[in-house]
Formats: sequence, structure tokens, C-alpha cells
Amino acid sequence: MASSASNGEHKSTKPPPTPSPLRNSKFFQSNMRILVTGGAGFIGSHLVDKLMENEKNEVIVADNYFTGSKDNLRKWIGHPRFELIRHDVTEALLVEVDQIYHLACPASPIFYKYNPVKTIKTNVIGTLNMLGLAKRVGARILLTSTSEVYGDPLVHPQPESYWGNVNPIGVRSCYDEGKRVAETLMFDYHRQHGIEIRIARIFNTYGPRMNIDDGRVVSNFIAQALRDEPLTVQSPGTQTRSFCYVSDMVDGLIRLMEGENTGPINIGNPGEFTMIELAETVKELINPGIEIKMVENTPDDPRQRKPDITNAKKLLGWEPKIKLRDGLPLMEADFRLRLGVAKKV
Ligand SMILES: NC(=O)c1ccc[n+]([C@@H]2O[C@H](COP(=O)([O-])OP(=O)(O)OC[C@H]3O[C@@H](n4cnc5c(N)ncnc54)[C@H](O)[C@@H]3O)[C@@H](O)[C@H]2O)c1
Ligand SMILES: O=c1ccn([C@@H]2O[C@H](COP(=O)(O)OP(=O)(O)O[C@H]3OC[C@@H](O)[C@H](O)[C@H]3O)[C@@H](O)[C@H]2O)c(=O)[nH]1
Repeated sequence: MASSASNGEHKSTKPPPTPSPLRNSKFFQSNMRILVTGGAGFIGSHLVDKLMENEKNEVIVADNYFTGSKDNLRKWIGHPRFELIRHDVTEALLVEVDQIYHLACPASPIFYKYNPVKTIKTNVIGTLNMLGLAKRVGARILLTSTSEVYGDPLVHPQPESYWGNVNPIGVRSCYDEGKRVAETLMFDYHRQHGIEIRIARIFNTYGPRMNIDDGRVVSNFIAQALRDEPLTVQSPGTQTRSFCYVSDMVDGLIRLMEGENTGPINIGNPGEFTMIELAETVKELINPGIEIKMVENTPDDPRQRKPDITNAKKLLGWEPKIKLRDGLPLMEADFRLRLGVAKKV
């Protein structure tokens, strides 16, 4: 059931591929070139904002806009250190970069189940393509894996050493098994070719810029509360999740990329809530008059989820700062703007 996640057997004995002669040249003065796949999405666009704050960074986003949008990046379009490419990661990409943050993949269950074969292709062929790119140009690559690799976990909270409890043929498998293969590919490229890899296992993340109709629970509840619609708690409502605010997540991802540990490392907020508790909190903070309605759930919904972040604290010096009660109002303000619903005074 469990194994040690970061022991010696996973370490590559090969040196990493060398970057181009230009990058190694004595008088080299160019910026760090960073590719963000899926950079037009929710987490990706916040990551781009943070990377662009550093004037030594040039950022290239590759995104097919399946769930992302140019609108999320509008403040950077036309900036001399920024480039946006419409590109599907299931096709090869030829760019010269130093780091790759590989996020491209639909993340909301309703979107990843919409075309499951495409979701698997994105996870498997997309990750192979990005690893091939990392190998050719000698780039370090970070994969945004997921807490879903633990499936419906039998160990709680989940440490990285837990191998998980995943249904290989269920409706979520395109995503959770897809990400598990993506992790395998990352380690095989590391051991076989010496590629510098980083794997983040991201737990439920929320914040401004989530699609209004994303379908994930926090965006659903906030949109419903603002539209005076009942909050749809999927039964039994006692299932738990641990919600991380997006700025904390971005901070963790950058620390992982810049640090010396391959991971996998859990990045998430250990504050754990049932879906009924989440609905009650949204109701209290945003619309006390709203109804909470129990609706049917979907198959294989994990019953509990909470990250063990001992490794993130120890190895990255990271822990989340923003509590759910402080993060929800920041997301509410963004949703009010986009839905055109002013706060009642
Ligand atoms: N938000 C979370 O709670 C969460 C939790 C665990 C893991 N993750 C991972 O983090 C990453 C980002 O998630 P997010 O919440 O920002 O989701 P998102 O749906 O907002 O962003 C995903 C982005 O990837 C793009 N994309 C999808 N398929 C693509 C393809 N084939 N080629 C190119 N681009 C493609 C989308 O258009 C979108 O811009 C994903 O890899 C996801 O699996 C997110
Ligand atoms: O309207 C809703 C939506 C969802 N839910 C419940 O809320 C919980 C969370 O559901 P979400 O759809 O937000 O997200 P999940 O936790 O199932 O998957 C998530 O976690 C890991 C990431 O990799 C995925 O990208 C992300 O979608 C589930 O138990 C679900 O049943 C509701 O009660 N009501």
C-alpha cells in the first residue's frame, strides 16, 4: 500500500542534458525563458502573473483554450517579455526554454469527463511531448499532478508515500490514471535520461478567475449564492476536501521548481471541510437567505481528502497562509464583477 516516495532508487545516475551552447556562453545575458503549458487557465494565469513580476523572466504560454481564455492573460498580451501560442500539447512543440511548468489538462471533473479519451491523450502524449522538449533543450520540467492520484484514499491525511486507491476503469480514470502515468513518465525520463523533474501533487485550489461555469464546488457555490440559486450539495455532503487559495498554490509551485527536490510533493491547505460545512460557510458569508439543496453525486467521488504537507514544510519551507474564510471573499469580489452583481449595503 505504501512506499517511500523520495528514496535513492528514484534518483537519476545520469547527468541532466546540457542546455544550448548559447545558454552556456561566457557573455550570456539573456533572461530565463519559461514555458507555461495551460497558462491561460485558472492556476496557470496566476502563475504567469507571478513569473512576469520578475524582470529576468520571459514567459511563453502554450494553451489550446479548451477551458482557459486569453482574457485571463490580457494584461500581458503585447508585453515584450510575453508570448502566447495557441497550441495543443498532444502535438510536438519546438521552443527554446530553460524551464517548463506543465499544467495543460482540463481540471474540473465535468470538463475532464467531457472527452475522456482526449483527457488521457493530454496527460500521456502531452506529457511525453513536454518531456521530449525538456530533453532536447535541457530544461527543468514541473508537472502539476493531483491529489486524485490517491483516488478514494484509505489513508488519511494523505502523505506522498501512499500509493492510492484508484479505480482504473471508472469515469474519473481518464484524469487520475492519466496523471499517474504522467508521473511515471516524469520519473522514467529522469532515471533514463537525467531530465531535471519536479512533481507537485496539487489539492483542491480556488480563487479569482475560475470559470463561472467551471463546475467545481467552490465556483458553483459562489455563483449560486450570487444568483440566488440553491447551493447544490452532492450527497451525502459529509465527503471532505481541503481548499488552497491560488496565491499560496503559485508560491508553492515556484518554490518547488526553484528548489532541489524532485517530489512528488503535496501542495495544498490541510484545513478540511465537509461539503455541507462549505455550503454553510458560503451561505453565511455571501447570502444568508439562500437554500442548501441535496442533489445526486457522481460515481467514484472520493469520500475524504486532506494533504499531509510535512514534506512541503520541510523541503520547500512552504505552508499556506490564506484560510478559507479569508479566501472566499476575494473570490466573491471577482465573481461579483464578472456576474455584474453588486454587494447589497
Ligand atoms: N485547481 C485544482 O484544484 C487542481 C487540483 C489538482 C491539480 N490541478 C492541476 O493543475 C493544472 C491547472 O488546473 P486549473 O485548475 O488551472 O484548470 P484549468 O482548466 O483552468 O486550466 C487548464 C488549462 O489547460 C488548457 N488545456 C487543456 N488541455 C490542453 C491541451 N491538450 N493542450 C493545451 N492546453 C490545454 C486549458 O485550456 C486551460 O487553460 C491542471 O494540470 C490540473 O490537473 C488543479
Ligand atoms: O455543485 C457541486 C459540485 C461538487 N460538489 C462536491 O464537492 C466535492 C469536490 O468536487 P469538485 O468537482 O470541486 O472537485 P474534486 O475534488 O472532485 O476534484 C478536484 O480535485 C482534484 C483536482 O485534480 C481536480 O482538478 C479537481 O477537480 C465533491 O465531493 C463533489 O461531490 C458538490 O457538493 N456540489
